[in-house]
Amino acid sequence: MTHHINPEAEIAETVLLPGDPLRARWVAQTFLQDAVEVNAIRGMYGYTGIWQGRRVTVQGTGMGMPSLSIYVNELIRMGARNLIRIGSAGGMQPDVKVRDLVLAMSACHAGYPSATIFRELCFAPTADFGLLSRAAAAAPEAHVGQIYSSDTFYDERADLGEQMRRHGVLAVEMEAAELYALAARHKVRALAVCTISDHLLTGESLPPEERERSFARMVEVALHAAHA
Ligand SMILES: O=P(O)(O)O[C@H]1O[C@H](CO)[C@@H](O)[C@H]1O
Ligand SMILES: O=c1cc[nH]c(=O)[nH]1
Repeated sequence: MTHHINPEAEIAETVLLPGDPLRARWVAQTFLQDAVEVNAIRGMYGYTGIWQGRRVTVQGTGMGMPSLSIYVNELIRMGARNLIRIGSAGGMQPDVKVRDLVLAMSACHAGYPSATIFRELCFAPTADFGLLSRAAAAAPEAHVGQIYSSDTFYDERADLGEQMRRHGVLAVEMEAAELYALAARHKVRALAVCTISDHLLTGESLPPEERERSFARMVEVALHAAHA
């Protein structure tokens, strides 16, 4: 039984996961043929359609790891096997610029839902190597490395940000670490592909009219990574 995704929904093996349900709708309208709305519970839209002859689902996850955990648990029960987050992120290094693409090889965190299982173990949430290497081949311009999955958008720990910068963390978002831990636990594949929408050092932000164009590249990369 799934409580947050329509149990009748046909879920493809490959699922794209934006935080924003309206981005799920835009992806379905822009990239998928014959897309059918498979979920609207709580306004968290999901669609299944065809991309280059292959079935693909795109499902919103909401913001933050507790919300993503609900949708990813249910999607895996319903047959999802390649789960690729397509999210916005904040740049944390001077050379990671607004509009850049980041492929998250790993995701550190200061607490996430899976911590209740791991207890004292500092599990290292890591992307699927096959998805990551195919995404890197499809996007040679992308930065590849570690990101930070935060539970706090309005973070007040400047010292923590400074330590992460020193250690090369590329960007901050709010979902990847839990996605990777769930994928490991359920023996499925996961990757987070992010577009830098804001910059923590410069305060720069992607203008709203440019968001769709910039996000299109990350969707193409995610689709190629799943199907190459
Ligand atoms: O653009 P999405 O995928 O929602 O991702 C980022 O944007 C939200 C915060 O504004 C968080 O969900 C964060 O991870
Ligand atoms: O700064 C940002 C931008 C996008 N998403 C985040 O979580 N933080």
